[in-house]
Amino acid sequence: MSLRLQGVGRRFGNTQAVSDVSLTVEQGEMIAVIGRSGAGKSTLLNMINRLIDPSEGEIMNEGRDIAKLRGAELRAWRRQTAMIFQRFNLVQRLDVLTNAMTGRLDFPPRAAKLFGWFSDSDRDAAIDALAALEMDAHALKRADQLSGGQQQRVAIARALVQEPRIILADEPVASLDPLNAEGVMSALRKINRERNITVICNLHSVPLTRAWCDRVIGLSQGRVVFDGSVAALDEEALLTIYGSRDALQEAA
Ligand SMILES: Nc1ncnc2c1ncn2[C@@H]1O[C@H](COP(=O)(O)OP(=O)(O)OP(=O)(O)O)[C@@H](O)[C@H]1O
Repeated sequence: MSLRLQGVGRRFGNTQAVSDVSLTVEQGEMIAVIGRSGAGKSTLLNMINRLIDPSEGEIMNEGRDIAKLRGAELRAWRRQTAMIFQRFNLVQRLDVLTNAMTGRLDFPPRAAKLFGWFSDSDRDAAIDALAALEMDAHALKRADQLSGGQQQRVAIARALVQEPRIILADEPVASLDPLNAEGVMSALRKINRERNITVICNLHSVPLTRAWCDRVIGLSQGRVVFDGSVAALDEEALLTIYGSRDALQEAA
């Protein structure tokens, strides 16, 4: 499933958060989106999932403009483009298995799920996803008993049970210590490779970008100022993206 962004922009009042972004993403890519705070990284990811609508431009998927999707088609798109957030967004008082199964809320029969009734296949899918993230042994623990790294792996399992084609991860390791950050990036890389799921990941760290991603999109003031392989991400490219050595230092 390829994605093609053409002239995509988003304004908030007088702020042009994202400006004239054109790029193509092929199925199975592992991409880091980097740039200073406020560069437009979250806005870009949120537009792909349709949490935010573009002010201009097109986001095309297999010949369809995703800005025009409504109702069931929009729900299907959101299911296929799972999001992962910095703060994990688990329901703390629920157990790990139930948290993972909530990735299934939009699968039929939907009405039953409003009462918390999940099917055996939902449960199986959640257990398989937790096993893939090495979290199945914790299935019956409450989310609030887990470390941050473990919670993020449950959030990835919840994303996986949606059976997504794309995972959009908005600073997934920004709240984690270095060891847990490596663990979460490694988990994302594994599902990218083994399941051919596209991963687009906003990152604040250049070393993690280099270690785990293939392609880098550098944003500055809402514009794409770099789009290339991690191998091409040299000092000059980094200065273009971050604007100054001080800003670059924070991401080093
Ligand atoms: N809902 C909103 N209302 C008003 N302005 C917004 C909104 N969302 C984002 N912005 C502005 O758009 C710009 C881009 O924000 P965005 O959150 O996309 O950047 P970012 O690169 O993800 O930043 P960070 O790394 O700090 O998360 C910023 O100037 C921000 O203040």
